[in-house]
Amino acid sequence: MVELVVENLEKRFGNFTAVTDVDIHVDDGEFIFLLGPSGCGKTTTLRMISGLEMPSGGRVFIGGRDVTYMRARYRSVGMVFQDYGLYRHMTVHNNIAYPLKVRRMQRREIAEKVGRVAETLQITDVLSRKPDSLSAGQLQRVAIARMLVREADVFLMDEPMSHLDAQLRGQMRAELRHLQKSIGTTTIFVTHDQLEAMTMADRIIVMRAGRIQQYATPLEVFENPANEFVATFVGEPQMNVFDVTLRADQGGVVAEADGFVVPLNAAWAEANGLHRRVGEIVRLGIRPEHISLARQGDEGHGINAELYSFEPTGAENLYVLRVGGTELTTRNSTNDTRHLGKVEGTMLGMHFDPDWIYLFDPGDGRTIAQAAGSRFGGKGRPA
Ligand SMILES: Nc1ncnc2c1ncn2[C@@H]1O[C@H](COP(=O)(O)OP(=O)(O)OP(=O)(O)O)[C@@H](O)[C@H]1O
Repeated sequence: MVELVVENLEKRFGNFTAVTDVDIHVDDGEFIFLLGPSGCGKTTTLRMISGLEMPSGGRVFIGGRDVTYMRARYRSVGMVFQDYGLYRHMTVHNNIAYPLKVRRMQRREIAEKVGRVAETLQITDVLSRKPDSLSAGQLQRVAIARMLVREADVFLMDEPMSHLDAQLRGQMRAELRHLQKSIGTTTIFVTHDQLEAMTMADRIIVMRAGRIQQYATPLEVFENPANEFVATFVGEPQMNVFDVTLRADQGGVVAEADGFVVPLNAAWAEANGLHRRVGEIVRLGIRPEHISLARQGDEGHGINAELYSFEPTGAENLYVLRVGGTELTTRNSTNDTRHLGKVEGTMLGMHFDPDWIYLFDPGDGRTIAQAAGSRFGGKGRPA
């Protein structure tokens, strides 16, 4: 059993606090993603776990052992870096074998282990070549092979797919996830790519400005975001969020935006105490896939918007629309929108799915009301 526990971790560079209040508990065999924008402290956190960086405060435990101030080479940790860190003058075989040679392993045993990981990663045919002659995809596989060969307690991976093209990334996502699950080694993977985290992670740690915003499964992060930052960072295209004023209307509550009114589900408004917030300005969030489109004037699509740009992506169409001072993106199946105008300036009718409306605090961004349709504690009956 190799659990990884990080308690109250902090890193200051001079006056600047890069990481603070970071608590992480990774179960044995879990595949955890550290996700966040550039500069939010992902790499610094990973380096403190690996022992390459000493923390300014807090503790790191690997398999129950306090390793906070132990140097990297004494921790049982395998790493892959963004730039792979391969030795250019060595063959692929010797690059992979290097961590074993350092540990003075027998030559025969080394050859056997290198052969085995090379087979797993399908790089047997390039073992005698030097890194300069390999493709980006092959280089990445060599770096992963070198991490695997150590049979460490914990694997740490820092943006290992950033040099791959979109097609290879897609393929490697599935392969890496499969490999991690079959080997079963506790792994932390750093990325700023939300799709990578959503598709591969058991759980995701979303970071911003050195702090953890949420630590939960991909589905929970997606359906029950802790705040507006998480809500808009995860999901593509990102969630629409705009200011509304809550108003009383015929015994219920509606959200009044610039130039249009969004009806709210009565049971949901009640369960979230929205009647007590009447008159307040809050942030309303709705994902592009939860706004349906129709011809202007069609029943149930009472919010009129002007088409600003149309982006076909094959099976789905993205519409960017303007209503009042608000710009909204919708994502609809090509089939459902076949009959609609696609020329800029066309007027269309919109419907907001009342089960998938979120409200956020305009001050600190925290979620005031999760969507009624969420499987993770959205309050109020779905409409
Ligand atoms: N040695 C250092 N000295 C001073 N500041 C540093 C040092 N290392 C990192 N930082 C700062 O700490 C912050 C966090 O950096 P870090 O590399 O951890 O972010 P990141 O989330 O991994 O970003 P990226 O995705 O761009 O790699 C940044 O503002 C960075 O400039």
